[in-house]
Amino acid sequence: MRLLVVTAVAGERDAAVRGLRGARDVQEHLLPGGRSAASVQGAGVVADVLAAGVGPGAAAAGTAAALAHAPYDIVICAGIAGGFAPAARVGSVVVADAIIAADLGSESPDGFIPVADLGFGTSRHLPPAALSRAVADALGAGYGTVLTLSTMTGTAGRAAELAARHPSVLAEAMEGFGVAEAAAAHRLPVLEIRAISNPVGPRDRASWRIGDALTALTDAFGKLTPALEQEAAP
Ligand SMILES: O=C(O)c1cccc(C(=O)CC[C@H]2O[C@@H](n3cnc4c(=O)[nH]cnc43)[C@H](O)[C@@H]2O)c1
Repeated sequence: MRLLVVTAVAGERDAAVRGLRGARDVQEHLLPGGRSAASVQGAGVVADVLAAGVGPGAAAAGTAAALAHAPYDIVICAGIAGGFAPAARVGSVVVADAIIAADLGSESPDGFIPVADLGFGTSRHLPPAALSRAVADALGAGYGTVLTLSTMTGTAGRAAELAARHPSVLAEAMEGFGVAEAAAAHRLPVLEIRAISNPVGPRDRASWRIGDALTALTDAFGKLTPALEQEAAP
């Protein structure tokens, strides 16, 4: 099984690699466009773990370049995220049952209009239900909607608006929808796994617990390949 894991920044990539490593070998290499990735190999799994940059555009471009370069079985967006209280606490892990571009559309006097309602494309990708649920269970993770936003939420009002529009929301981050668009173009399944570094709400960067979230991400990736192998077994 060959996995493509797409993170935003090197710290997230390295946290995922630490979890995947186990007894496996790790080699650094360059993917097309000069982006650096670590490749973890062993026990029937090859995982290329890429730091593609922050935001849905960089994530889509990095994912598409990697998918054009090698065959993969599954694409996984991973990293840290903001968590919606009380469902997703700092230090916990969530797995997406839906990946939604929450700011792709139009404002209107009556509220936000999703891009699909404007007649263009989609703002939602669905990971395979049985697989994403099994991975969430194996990781001891929350299971619900993960939003993708180009602008990080920074006020209580915006957090409340998003939660009202997406009742099953657990987390927001900035790359999942871009990764999912590229995966869909290659007809590949996508998962999103996020470790919560901060609550979604009034911006307070000093309170982010990035170290705790990266440790949780490493723990999650330590449990990931056994869960995928079990699901893939006949
Ligand atoms: O400074 C560091 O050491 C460091 C290490 C790992 C990651 C970072 C980031 O800043 C990653 C940015 C990344 O995080 C996601 N994120 C995290 N919290 C939120 C949020 O509340 N709303 C939206 N996105 C969030 C996002 O996907 C960014 O790409 C720093």
